[in-house]
Amino acid sequence: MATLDLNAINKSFGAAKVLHDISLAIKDKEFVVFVGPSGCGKSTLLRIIAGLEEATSGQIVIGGTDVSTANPVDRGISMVFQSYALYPHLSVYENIAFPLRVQKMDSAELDSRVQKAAGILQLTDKLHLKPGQLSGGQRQRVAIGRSIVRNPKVFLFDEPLSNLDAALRGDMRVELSQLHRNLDATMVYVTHDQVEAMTMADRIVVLNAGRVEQFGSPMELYHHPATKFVASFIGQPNMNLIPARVAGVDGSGVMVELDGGHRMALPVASTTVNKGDKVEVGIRPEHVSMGDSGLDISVNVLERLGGTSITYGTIGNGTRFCAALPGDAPIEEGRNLTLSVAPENCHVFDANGDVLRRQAAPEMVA
Ligand SMILES: Nc1ncnc2c1ncn2[C@@H]1O[C@H](COP(=O)(O)OP(=O)(O)OP(=O)(O)O)[C@@H](O)[C@H]1O
Repeated sequence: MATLDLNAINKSFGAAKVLHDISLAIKDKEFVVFVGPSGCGKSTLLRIIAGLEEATSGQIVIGGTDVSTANPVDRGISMVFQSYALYPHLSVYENIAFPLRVQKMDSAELDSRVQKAAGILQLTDKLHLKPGQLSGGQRQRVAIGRSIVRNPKVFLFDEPLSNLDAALRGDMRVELSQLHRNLDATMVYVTHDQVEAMTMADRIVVLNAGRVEQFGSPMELYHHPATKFVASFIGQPNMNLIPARVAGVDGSGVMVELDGGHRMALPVASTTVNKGDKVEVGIRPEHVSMGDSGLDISVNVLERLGGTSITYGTIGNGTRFCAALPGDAPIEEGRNLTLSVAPENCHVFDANGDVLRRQAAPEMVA
C-alpha cells in the first residue's frame, strides 16, 4: 500500500478553470473522502489521480513515485465507478477475474485471488451467477471485487453507492469501512453525501468551486470548521448562521450582538474584525438547550422524532433557527421559547466567511 501526494494540481477545460492549486498529502492506509456540492471538481480530481484525465499542471506521486505522466494501468490504482460497469454475459467469477485475464495471469494464481476477494466480499456462493441475478448491493460488491484482485496500491471510488436505496447505502457504508480495515489499503472516495463522508473517512477533503476549503478528520471539521462553507456543509441538521454585529473587541475576545439583540462575549481572536463589522455567528442545532435567558425563538414547526424534537422557528427579524431538543421537551408550535447556548459552542465568521480563531484557553493557575 502507499502514500498519495497531490502537488499543486490545476485543471482547466478550455477557459473554465475547475481545479485551483490543489495540494494534499494522503497517508498510507488512510481512507480519505472528497466531499462537496455538485460541480465542485471532486470527480475531475479523482479522474486526474486515476490518469483518466490530464492535469493542466501539477504532480501526482504514489508511493514516492511520480506517476503524473504514467498510463492509468501503470499507476497502481484501481477505480470503482458509480455505474458498476459489469459484463452482463459473464459470471460473477469471470467479472471479478476479468482484469487478471487481461494480464494473462496463470490460472492457479488467478483462482486464488478471485476466491480470496469473493470471501472478503461474501460472494463465494454467487460466483456462478450472472450480474442480472444479483441485487444492486451485490453487483457493487462484484465491482469492488474486480478492484481487489489487482492488489492496487490505492483504491479510488467515484460515488459507488449513489445507485442504491437509502437502507442499502447504510449497509454498504458499514461494509466499505470493514473492507478498508480488512485490506489495510489507501482509499480515496468521492461523494456529495456528508453522512458518507463523516461515517467512513479518516480525513475529509471539503472542496468548494475547485478549491480545498479544509482537510481534516470528521470531528475536526465538525468542531473547528475553518470556513462558513465547511460549517454549513458538515453536520445534520445544518448549523444555524445568525447575522450579527461586532459590539466590542478586547484581549479576551469579541462581543457580538445577534439579530434580535442578544449579546454574547465569545472567546475568539478579533484579528480580522473591528467594532461595528458585520459577522455571522454559527450555532449547531444540537448545541442549545432550554433555558431562562438567551435566544428567544418563535416556534413554527415541531418534529417529534422520539429521542429528539427538531424545532424550527425564527429569531430577531426573521432569521431562521433550528434546535435539536430532547424528545419530550415541553415545546409547542406557535409558542415562544428561550434557548441558552454556551459561548464555546459558537463559531464566528467574518465577511469573507473565514472563522475567527478560538483563543487559547487561559493557563490554569495552581
Ligand atoms: N470533460 C469536460 N469538459 C468540460 N467541462 C467539464 C468536463 N468535465 C467536467 N467539467 C466541468 O468541471 C466542473 C467540475 O466537474 P466534476 O464532475 O469534477 O464535479 P463533481 O464535483 O464531481 O460534480 P458531481 O457531484 O455533480 O459529479 C464542472 O463545472 C463541470 O461542468
